[in-house]
Amino acid sequence: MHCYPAAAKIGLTRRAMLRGIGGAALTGLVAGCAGRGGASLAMPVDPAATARPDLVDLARFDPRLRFDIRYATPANFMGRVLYPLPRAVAQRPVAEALVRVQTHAEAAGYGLLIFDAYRPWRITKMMWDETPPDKREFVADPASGSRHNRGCSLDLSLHRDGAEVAMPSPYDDFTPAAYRSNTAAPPEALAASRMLEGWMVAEGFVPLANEWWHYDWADWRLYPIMDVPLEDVTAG
Ligand SMILES: C[C@@H](N)C(=O)N[C@H](C)C(=O)O
Ligand SMILES: [Zn+2]
Repeated sequence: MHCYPAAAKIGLTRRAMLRGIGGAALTGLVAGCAGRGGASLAMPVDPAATARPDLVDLARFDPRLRFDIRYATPANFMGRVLYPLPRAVAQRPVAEALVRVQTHAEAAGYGLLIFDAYRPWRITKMMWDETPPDKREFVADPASGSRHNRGCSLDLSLHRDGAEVAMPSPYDDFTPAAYRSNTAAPPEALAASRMLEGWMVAEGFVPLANEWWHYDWADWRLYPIMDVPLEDVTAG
């Protein structure tokens, strides 16, 4: 579903981003969009989120990072393209911390492989709507929003000389194999996951228990939930 009102694409989204009120300003647009398809749900606005969004383009921010933006391809759990371009953006402090993690990884002979960063709220809603109830522990509820919507979550793995490192499960494997408590995976995969976790935690990220690939920036509550389409994000 693409439901990006033309009038909102440039003016409102950019103005909203500059003012740091992406969530509140876009609520009506999202509600109208959702209303065309199925159940209408307005994007939540978090009054406690007072920080001004400052999204940066991760590829430009640190050219050492590698990307495999699965949601810009059909090779994802939804089975279709969700993003119109393979772009990863995140709040500046998140990106700064990620650079430090990349440096830790490099010192050990690895590099970071980014699967996803900022995710517009409407994509979270699509994921929730199309995920069976018994698998919804693996997707955020759009009623409260995802930390990805705040530009504060990262889905990532490791690579070694460009080759993806084996982890306890594939990315977005919605089974208990993805849990950090999974000890049945091969020892090398568990060690790789733990190694990444150690570097991420050291630089201010909080691991999600159910998904070895997902990390939240500790200060995610400061940033508003946003629904700016990826192609419209004004990033430094
Ligand atoms: C869908 C998966 N990659 C993910 O990011 N899940 C968390 C819980 C989220 O949707 O925020
Ligand atoms: Zn995630």
